[in-house]
Amino acid sequence: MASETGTEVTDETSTEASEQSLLGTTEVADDRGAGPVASTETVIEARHLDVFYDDVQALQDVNIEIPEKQVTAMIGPSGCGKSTFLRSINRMNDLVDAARIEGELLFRGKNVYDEDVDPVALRRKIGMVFQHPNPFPKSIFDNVAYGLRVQDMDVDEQQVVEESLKKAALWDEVKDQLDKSALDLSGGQQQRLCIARAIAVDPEVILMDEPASALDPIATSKIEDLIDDLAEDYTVVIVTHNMQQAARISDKTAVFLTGGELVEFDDTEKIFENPEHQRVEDYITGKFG
Ligand SMILES: Nc1ncnc2c1ncn2[C@@H]1O[C@H](COP(=O)(O)OP(=O)(O)OP(=O)(O)O)[C@@H](O)[C@H]1O
Repeated sequence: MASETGTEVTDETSTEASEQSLLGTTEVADDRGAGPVASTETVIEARHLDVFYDDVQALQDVNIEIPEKQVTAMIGPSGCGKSTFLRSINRMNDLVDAARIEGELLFRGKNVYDEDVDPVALRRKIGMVFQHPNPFPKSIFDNVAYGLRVQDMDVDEQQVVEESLKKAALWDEVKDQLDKSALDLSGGQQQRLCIARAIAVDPEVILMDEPASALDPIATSKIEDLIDDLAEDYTVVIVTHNMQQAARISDKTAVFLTGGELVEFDDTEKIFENPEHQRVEDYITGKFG
């Protein structure tokens, strides 16, 4: 618990608010823009997490503590369980019949798999951005306002839409065409719109599954800059195949290897410059994977 900066009151308040909102009972105060607080507070923690798809084990005994308001990258070869881990955090695996979870996945100390957790409320606090931009066939404005309406949030729509588009670095490009179809935007703009849509409902965590892999280099670079900015306000967890990208944008890196094992988790610089495990070094240096 951070104490030197006197942030413990804020942290406790937000912990309590998160738990209440996970239960779907209490609206959380709109504390958007509460100010940057550099923190090493753990937001998400996996304890002995196993995930199976029928008989196939996709994750094995994963233990990790993901810090607040930093970018944590998940890297590793294809099929090692990165996306499975990401989807475990906000219970997207609930939508897969074959998926089964053992162990614990805590969000601010509360196991998200407890029976009293409402997955819809959870996904409001832990938003997700996918590999391929998936705007709804609606206007730009309605895309960003969508979650506010579905969740019946008592906020000033105009203000939240503008703020979210600004945070997603898209406002200047679309402010004069908010009624235009989102489908007419470029791929990179669509992805930033999806980020704005995720931001609008005031999450604490944004999960990103290869958010730039379908984009050209210029659009990718804009998303990377944006991710860096987002970490001032949100905890970002990103799956990427691109090791250079992980090295560029993340503070922490988790390396999963075949069999769904989390082999090493540390500061990104340490992982890329001096990893503890030979298997990680071999992967980073391209000897396999
Ligand atoms: N819906 C599913 N049903 C059955 N098996 C699945 C399902 N999703 C993933 N798997 C299996 O779980 C393992 C982990 O997959 P996952 O997609 O999490 O890996 P990944 O590291 O994200 O891979 P990639 O980098 O290729 O996206 C793989 O063996 C995969 O085949």
